[in-house]
Amino acid sequence: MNEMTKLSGLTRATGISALHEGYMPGFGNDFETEALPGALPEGRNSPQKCAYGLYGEQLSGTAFTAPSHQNERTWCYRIRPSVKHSGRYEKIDVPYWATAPNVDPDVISLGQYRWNPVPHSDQPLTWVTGMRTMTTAGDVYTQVGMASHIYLVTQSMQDDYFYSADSELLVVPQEGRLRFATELGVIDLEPKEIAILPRGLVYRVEVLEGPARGFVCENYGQKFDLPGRGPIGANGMANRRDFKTPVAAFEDRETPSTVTIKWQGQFHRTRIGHSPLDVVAWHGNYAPVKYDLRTYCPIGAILFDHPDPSIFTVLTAPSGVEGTANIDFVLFRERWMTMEDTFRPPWYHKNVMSELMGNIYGAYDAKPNGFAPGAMSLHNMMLPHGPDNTAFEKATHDDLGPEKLDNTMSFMFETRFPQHLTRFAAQEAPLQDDYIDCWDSLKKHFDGTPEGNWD
Ligand SMILES: O=C(O)Cc1cc(O)ccc1O
Ligand SMILES: [Fe+2]
Repeated sequence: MNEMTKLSGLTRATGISALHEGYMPGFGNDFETEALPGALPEGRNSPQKCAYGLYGEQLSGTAFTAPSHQNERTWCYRIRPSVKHSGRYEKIDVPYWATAPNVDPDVISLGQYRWNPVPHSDQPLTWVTGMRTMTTAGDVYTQVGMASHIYLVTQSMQDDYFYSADSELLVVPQEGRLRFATELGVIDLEPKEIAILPRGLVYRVEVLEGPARGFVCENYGQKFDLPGRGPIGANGMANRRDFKTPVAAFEDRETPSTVTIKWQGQFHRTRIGHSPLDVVAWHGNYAPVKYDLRTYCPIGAILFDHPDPSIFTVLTAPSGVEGTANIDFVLFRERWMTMEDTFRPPWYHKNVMSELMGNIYGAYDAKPNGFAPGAMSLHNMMLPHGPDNTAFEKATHDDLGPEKLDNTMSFMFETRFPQHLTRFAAQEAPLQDDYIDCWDSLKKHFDGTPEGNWD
């Protein structure tokens, strides 16, 4: 039997298991959860009258006719149908949250770029006003591509709610702690964890510990999924049981409130008289989820050579072209390096995909200097990059015993689409003008002899 608890105004069921308090384990599972006993209809979706006088409502995350292994939807049993949480919309400006296509003729996106951590300002900023778009790619109108953002949040949303009709959001905190009070339950999030907020899900973001800064990948396309493991088999990388979806939680609160909707790159606000977080029970497989990056089990080379970074894919959002992702979310975390006679850091390369990286903590092996926690870099489509001079020197002269890469957690949003810098990224954010100088001192070692000149 569930117990009831009150958490930031939300009533939720607890006691499912001490191990997963407040959350249910699994990725893409068909979950069922109720904050009041008997609120969920059994064996059917639409009884003539729902228990407790609730309304039944379906939230569709894929087309009704999507193949069954991809089909996602959730049935909600709520105090009011969502249409009562909506009304006449007024357009509002959210100037720092940009959406593709967003090609600024005054901005040059072709290049290798790196930014220091974007500093907090004195201004109180919420999840919506504190979102700073760095790059956009693809096209929201045709539901392809993505945007990368930095969030700087110091203020909780009060009687104020948000949802994105354009996208699902992958949230990667770097500093501070946030609470996502959503229609389907509560997710608390801190650095070393990530969360996925599905398209269309209404939520409010509270600051548990501020200031909060982190990275967001806004996915306009098909949803993030776990990559196939191929010959790796049934285990390793991200394991399904380590993903956690919140149990049902609801508010029965009548108070003047606002709901902001991101729709086709524009923001609209409506005023309502109650909290829209009124889902008492739900079942389905379209739901928010969080994941602890420390449970990611990296698999790599154990004799020689540096594998492609796809070996570290946590989540992949398909593009429709097999093997070519709209977005891969890739994690470079602590691991052992044991490869013999190998240049161990990332090789020098040009990539048809574009690579947006961020540092969560520690140092990244290819860039021991200048890429601090909170920093971001962009190596755009077909633009050459690789280890800086310090990393090259170390890697070519080190004794190659087993070495633990410790205190390191960086990630990459890799997309098949070129990324365009926003005006904010090009002109306001702390761009490192001298970034490309990090390759300046790479020497010529060729002297015509097979040994080369390593002096
Ligand atoms: O450029 C980078 O640092 C990211 C990266 C890491 C790696 O191990 C291999 C290829 C790659 O693009
Ligand atoms: Fe790269």
